[in-house]
Amino acid sequence: MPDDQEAPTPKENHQASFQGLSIEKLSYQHHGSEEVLDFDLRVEPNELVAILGPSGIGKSTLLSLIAGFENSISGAIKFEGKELNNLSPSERPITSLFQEHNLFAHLSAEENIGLGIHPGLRLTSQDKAQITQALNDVGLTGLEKRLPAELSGGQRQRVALARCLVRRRPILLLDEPFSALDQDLRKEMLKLVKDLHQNHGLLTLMVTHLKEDADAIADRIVHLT
Ligand SMILES: Nc1ncnc2c1ncn2[C@@H]1O[C@H](COP(=O)(O)OP(=O)(O)OP(=O)(O)O)[C@@H](O)[C@H]1O
Repeated sequence: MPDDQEAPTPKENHQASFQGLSIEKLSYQHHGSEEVLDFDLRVEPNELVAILGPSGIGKSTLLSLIAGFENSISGAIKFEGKELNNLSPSERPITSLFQEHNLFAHLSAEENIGLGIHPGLRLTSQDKAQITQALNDVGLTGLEKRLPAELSGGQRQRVALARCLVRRRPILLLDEPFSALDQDLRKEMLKLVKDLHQNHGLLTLMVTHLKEDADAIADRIVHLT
């Protein structure tokens, strides 16, 4: 067959080279449930997308599928054109922050952040410099030795965000991360997320049930229906 017959059309070529995150005809069924959830979504690199939708529509499920905590029945999840479906969560180019920050109570802020780099905390001087930088990025310089119990709720979420940053993954997933915080603190944390998203060039997906939070920082709002 002549070469020119094999050349992709401009549209196909654009799809093949899409550098963002694409969720293509993804179907999922919770174990023991009749309900099938279907997802289709494209997110540009460096885009901050908020996901809104009624309770139970599948917002958290979508993030779990992208992160690899759940597996779909069919469809594909791709980033920079490469399929992620068969990769384990730790192999995916993704870091996640949930409402429950999951900090270890017996470890200091800097140690909790260090876990994002090395689970056994065997850290090089370069790693330690990265932790210092992340503490600075989230506004916690000076509090590195504090245990989670010695930090406020907002500060604990800052530690969790810093742990996301040191993992140096290009995709940040946030599932209702600040819904336990009061309104002023939530606004402050949303601004921090927006700054980190911009300064680190992250592709960010944030699930929220609050339209005002989505309006505050999102480049685009996707309504799941
Ligand atoms: N472990 C599970 N087993 C069976 N069904 C589940 C399970 N977890 C969630 N579901 C169902 O899957 C659907 C999607 O749930 P999901 O938590 O993703 O919704 P959501 O949009 O994030 O809701 P909310 O805004 O209330 O957090 C719901 O119908 C829910 O009941």
